Amino acid sequence: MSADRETHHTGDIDMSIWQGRVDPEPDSLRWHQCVRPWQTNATHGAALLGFASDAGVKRNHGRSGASGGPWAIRRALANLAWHRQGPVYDAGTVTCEGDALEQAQQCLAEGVASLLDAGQLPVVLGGGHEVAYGSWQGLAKHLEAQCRQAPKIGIINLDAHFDLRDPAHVRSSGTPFAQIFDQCEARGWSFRYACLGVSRASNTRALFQRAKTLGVLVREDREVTTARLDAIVRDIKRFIARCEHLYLTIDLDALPAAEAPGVSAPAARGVSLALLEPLIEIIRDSGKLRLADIAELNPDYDIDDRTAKIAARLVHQLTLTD
Ligand SMILES: N=CN[C@@H](CCC(=O)O)C(=O)O
Ligand SMILES: [Mn+2]
Ligand SMILES: [Mn+2]
Repeated sequence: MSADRETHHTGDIDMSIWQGRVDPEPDSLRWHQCVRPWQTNATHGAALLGFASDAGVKRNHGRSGASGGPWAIRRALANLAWHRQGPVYDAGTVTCEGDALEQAQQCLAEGVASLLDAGQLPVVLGGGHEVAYGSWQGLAKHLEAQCRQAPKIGIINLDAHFDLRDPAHVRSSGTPFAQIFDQCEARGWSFRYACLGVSRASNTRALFQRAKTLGVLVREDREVTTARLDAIVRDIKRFIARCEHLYLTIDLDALPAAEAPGVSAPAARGVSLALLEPLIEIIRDSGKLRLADIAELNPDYDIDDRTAKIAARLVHQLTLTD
């Protein structure tokens, strides 16, 4: 993103959060020693962009606190060991003021589009899952400027919830993929959505029906097991083969409450990180991943930073390849 846009939308990039252990031995770097502030024309790498928003969760009657997510994830990332060759940048944070969610999502979209234009892999740190509507719009803006034909964007959401609620009632953390569907319809683009880890008990019949109508690839939490992992992997690879570009969005409430207590709606069952990681690696290594985000971390309800550590490990894992 240009310096002007960055200053306007994300404020100054605060690098003071990148602190941690310094080991005296050679080849012992950690993230806090390697992350650089984003600058226009920086060499290609991954760029972290925060989305400090509580507004979607509040509108969805959830417990607030997700706006602290971007900083909690950065703090947990800071001390992780550095194994990358390529650079990682901190591109600042878009802050949602009060209930001004639509403006914040627009700012996020501009930030994401600018990073994509600059050849970066944006990794957006939420924020409630309303982050997804801003993230996707950024990818759409970038691709619209690039492609003459309708881009085939696949959305892979790891989530206990569809987040396909009808936005005609209220636009919230429960509606982003229905809003994206509307955008796809308006543009004449296909809507390719996979939602993995869905809890039947936590989604109404209306939502299951909408998912069916929209042709969503659905795998419930109880289906994502070690015994069925090969079949799920096949399903995901088939989904990926039908797409040109992938957007991976991870709602931390896909994980069991014991692994991820710091969310608005903790999962009674959930899918373990041990099962999600191989799926994430397939998506990462597909050559089609353009954008990722991590949603719903609520540091106010976290225990011993468990959820923040999971979020940080996911960012680490997603960016491990170069
Ligand atoms: N981001 C989505 N959240 C869930 C919340 C469910 C709940 O609070 O129980 C949803 O809307 O379905
Ligand atoms: Mn969600
Ligand atoms: Mn969820």
